[in-house]
Amino acid sequence: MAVQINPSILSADFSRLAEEAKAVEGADWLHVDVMDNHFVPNLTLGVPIVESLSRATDIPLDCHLMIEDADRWAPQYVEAGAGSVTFHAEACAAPVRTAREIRAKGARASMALKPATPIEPYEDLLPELDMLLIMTVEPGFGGQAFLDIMLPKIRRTRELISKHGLELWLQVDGGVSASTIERCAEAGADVFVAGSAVYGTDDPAAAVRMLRDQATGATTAAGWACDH
Ligand SMILES: O=C(CO)[C@@H](O)[C@H](O)COP(=O)(O)O
Ligand SMILES: [Fe+2]
Repeated sequence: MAVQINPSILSADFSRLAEEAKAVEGADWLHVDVMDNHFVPNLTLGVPIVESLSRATDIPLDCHLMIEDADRWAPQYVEAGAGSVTFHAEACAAPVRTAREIRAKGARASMALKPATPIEPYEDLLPELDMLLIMTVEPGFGGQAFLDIMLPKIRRTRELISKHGLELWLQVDGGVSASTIERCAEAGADVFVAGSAVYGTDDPAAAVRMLRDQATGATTAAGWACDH
């Protein structure tokens, strides 16, 4: 399968979420940023809105939990209809148990790393996950500038995935746009979250197609196969 483009509804109009989901038809997943004003200094939405959104769109929901006490909350987002649930390593006391619980309830389990959190301590945990998210901005807000100092971490993570022969997807989130997506793809990312670069344009569906073309081209040129 090809690279995946996941528009982030953080940059959409929250009063028209169902329509905003329709505006990105063709996207692989809809990225839903859940923030609790504790783990990050911003507050967005929670379980009831995820439940409503999952009924309003056929695009599967990729829930990115930027919340404390992720162990307790993550399974509730699966029950609310998320197809993929990402908890932060920094907010999770029992990542193996939580990942297993997410999978047991039928969703994909994913773990996110803030920019200052290294991947190396989590190497042995990777087989428990379906996706790893490398933040390329400090979590909390859309529209921030891409941190290109994260590129070596993306590269090292791709090497670990290859070394262990894992099927793990590698997602990047934050500042992903037409001017940064190729560098992410070349470094080894295969799932791309884009908020302002999609919803900040007049034609969000066309933006998704353009980002997909760019990422596919860079992945092919880099010579590593995206095999999911
Ligand atoms: O998780 C986050 C921010 O914390 C992201 O998902 C943003 O919503 C991405 O927005 P852009 O940087 O693409 O505008
Ligand atoms: Fe996100």
